[in-house]
Amino acid sequence: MERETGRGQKAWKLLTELRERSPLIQCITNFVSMDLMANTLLAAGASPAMLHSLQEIPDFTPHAHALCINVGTLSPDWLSSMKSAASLATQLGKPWVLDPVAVSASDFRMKACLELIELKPTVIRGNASEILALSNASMGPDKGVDSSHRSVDAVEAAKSLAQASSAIVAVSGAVDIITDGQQVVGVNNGVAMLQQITATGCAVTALIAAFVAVDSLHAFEATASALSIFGLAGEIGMDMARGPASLRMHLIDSLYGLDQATVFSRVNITNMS
Ligand SMILES: Nc1ncnc2c1ncn2[C@@H]1O[C@H](COP(=O)(O)OP(=O)(O)O)[C@@H](O)[C@H]1O
Ligand SMILES: Cc1ncsc1CCOP(=O)(O)O
Ligand SMILES: [Mg+2]
Repeated sequence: MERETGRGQKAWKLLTELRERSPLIQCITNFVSMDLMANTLLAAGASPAMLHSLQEIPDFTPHAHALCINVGTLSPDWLSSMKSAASLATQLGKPWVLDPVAVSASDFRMKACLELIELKPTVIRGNASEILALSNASMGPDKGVDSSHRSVDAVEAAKSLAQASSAIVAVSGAVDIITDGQQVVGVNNGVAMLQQITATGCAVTALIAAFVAVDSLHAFEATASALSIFGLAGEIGMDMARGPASLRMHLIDSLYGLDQATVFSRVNITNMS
């Protein structure tokens, strides 16, 4: 399928706006991901804030430009905070993004994700196993955070989840799939070693929140752009890396240093619908 050159221009425009506007992104996320997520957002030009106390949400969430909710290390009190922040964001017309980490791990987690989806996320980003499970509201065989499915095998599940939830749905993998329930695009950027670094999925979900913060009216394009930019940073980082630990460092440096010529020539998004 043919790479669409206009997508690189759009991704660059959004990255430039992100760097100029530095949106404040509230992240209610798991303990594993906090560091990589905050550093990813900073490298891209956004301003991260990991605030999750229920008592702080009424004061703080109205000031955030977007919200990222991630159920990776879920507990009942955190779920109350997530629901409170998500419903406030929706009420205030602010975009928010859900990462249903390991949704099949337990009934508690599945129910929590389904309840969060009722609160109208702008985008849902998961790996293929998570999106397949969530789409059927059924517990899959995968109990952990990693996927055992290919993203291309979750296209129909993603479309039906998008139609049922009215959210943009993104499935990460070798090809990242993005759909609004009708149109589907594939992002061909990235390197397989990103899977060997914990919380890269969480980090790219937060980056989606930052991109959607600067163009909430075009969440589909913003989501595809964020996934492509993150994957591209991984590709460039991989040229200097010797394994997952050094890729983690070079990923952040590459995201920080991305320039127009590289984005224009290497963003690789194709139409799949
Ligand atoms: N085989 C692959 N080739 C290239 N990039 C990949 C591959 N698998 C995952 N990625 C990238 O790694 C990042 C994390 O995705 P993924 O591993 O699917 O999420 P999660 O950590 O939530 O399971 C995404 O940017 C995705 O595009
Ligand atoms: C290992 C782990 N355990 C609970 S959350 C988490 C991080 C998962 O991150 P990602 O989904 O980005 O791989
Ligand atoms: Mg994940």
